[in-house]
Amino acid sequence: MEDQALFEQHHKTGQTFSYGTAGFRSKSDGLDPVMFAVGVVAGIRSMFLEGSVVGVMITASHNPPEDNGVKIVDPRGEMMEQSWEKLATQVANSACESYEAFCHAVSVVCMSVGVKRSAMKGRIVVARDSRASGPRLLQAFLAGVKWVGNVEAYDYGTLTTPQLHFLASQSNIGKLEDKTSAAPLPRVHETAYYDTFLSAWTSIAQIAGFDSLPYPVTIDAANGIGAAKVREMLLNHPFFQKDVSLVNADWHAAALLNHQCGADFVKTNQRLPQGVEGSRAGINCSFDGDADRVVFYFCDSEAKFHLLDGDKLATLLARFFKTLLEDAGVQEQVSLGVVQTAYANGSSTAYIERILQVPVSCTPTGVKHLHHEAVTRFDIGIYFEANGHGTVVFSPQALQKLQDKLETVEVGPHAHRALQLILLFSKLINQTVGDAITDMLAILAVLSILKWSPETWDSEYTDLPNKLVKVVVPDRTIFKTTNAERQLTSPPGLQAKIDAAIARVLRGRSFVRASGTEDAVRVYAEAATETEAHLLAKEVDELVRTY
Ligand SMILES: CC(=O)N[C@H]1[C@@H](OP(=O)(O)O)O[C@H](CO)[C@@H](O)[C@@H]1O
Ligand SMILES: [Mg+2]
Repeated sequence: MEDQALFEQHHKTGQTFSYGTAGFRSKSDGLDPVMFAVGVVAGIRSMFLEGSVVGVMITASHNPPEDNGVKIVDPRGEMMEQSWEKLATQVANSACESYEAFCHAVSVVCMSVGVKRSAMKGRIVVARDSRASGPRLLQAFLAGVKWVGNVEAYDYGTLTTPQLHFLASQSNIGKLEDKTSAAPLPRVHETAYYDTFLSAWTSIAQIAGFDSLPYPVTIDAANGIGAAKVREMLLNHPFFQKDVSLVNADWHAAALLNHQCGADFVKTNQRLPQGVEGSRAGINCSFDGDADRVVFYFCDSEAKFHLLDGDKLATLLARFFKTLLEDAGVQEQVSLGVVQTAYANGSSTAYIERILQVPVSCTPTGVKHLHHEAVTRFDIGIYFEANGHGTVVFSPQALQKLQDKLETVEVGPHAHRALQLILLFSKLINQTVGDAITDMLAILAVLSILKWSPETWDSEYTDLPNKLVKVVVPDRTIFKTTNAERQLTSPPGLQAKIDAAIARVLRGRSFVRASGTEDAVRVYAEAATETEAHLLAKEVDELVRTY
């Protein structure tokens, strides 16, 4: 009965949920039972993994302040294995129904994965972003953890999403192989995050011979938790103190989160966020609300805004690593590739394939797809969504090869430096997930090493004019895609009409897919001129509406 009382405290009915692109997400009001259910599922997942530490992040990223959400992170810091998403969905929806339905769903899940709750132990680390609903939802989550029994949870308080991914993975070091379920939950301190990445930065600066940033950097932190963490990590650090300014840093003002600022605002509106002046010299960047995305931008001498989005980040890193691999003489042994989605600008894909001669792979939207492809296809896999969410992953085998070469083979100073730099960049980049802070540091290090201005970076290729629109339809589930979301298989006949519209404009490309995070269908169009891109978007938008 005590267990049921715990459940009832957080029970609400009336909504159904689905574990989507980024976990569960909705208006925060109805999320309490979902949080309770996630406490239970994360506990069972950890038991299933013989006590490895599982992470849980309470956030709704770039969404408005009244939203919230939650996602489960696996022991190596990656998104929860996809086959568990439907289990999480079942338990969450049963928790919105009744206690009986909930207990039944939990037993079914335990049975199907072979977990005996009374005989096993689980370990969880949890964190939340700066949203006002966070503390309440955390309580619902912790009640769920308590309900499972035998699960130890450590609450980090507020973190950025990538900090939680990183700290979860660090909690498992040495444990993934040696799972003694009697061991207590290791408490990796938040400072491990700062120390790891700052120490890589310092070593890179030493080897590359720079002792300050190339130019002033303004960070728009979207009034999110990233502001608090940048302040802690960088603003008192001698290297950054002088040249880094932080704006939209009011993370206590929950209502201002992502409001007229942040990575999503800048990418969608293609203009400066509130609080950033175009006239300021140097470079600017914007994080999203949980600091797992970053985009850069600057204004030229004619005050024209230039966006350096996820595609530009990927291309800069691809060019940089390609040169380092050649300098190190390992381009034959270590494969390099870029992973994008259909939203990547066509010019960026052409630049990577034709100019850089680096292979490109395209996956469906959602970081889990890109991450998986980057890890499985390449030794150094660079992946970014156009909106700025991405990272670089390095295979342990390739890193070992580089380390061996560095230690055992006589190489010239140029190759020696290149080997050292690749190894150090693998430590400067948070490989568990896209991370606004460490991606920003990696980009600033590359710009310093190349001695590139923002203009030089931007001039590598010119984006094709493009347009992204959201179409609200009665039922988005009828829109089914194939070929990494680039073509529709349903509703029948629509793709042929889209193809005909594309054929009417120069360098046209357009596709339609149902959003995984919003109740809408997205239409993307690009073409040789702005007029044609807008025309194509409008035509396809109208086609979607008629279906
Ligand atoms: C076009 C676009 O930007 N889509 C975003 C958005 O997904 P949708 O499935 O398109 O709603 O949110 C995802 C989660 O944050 C992010 O991974 C993705 O890139
Ligand atoms: Mg985010």
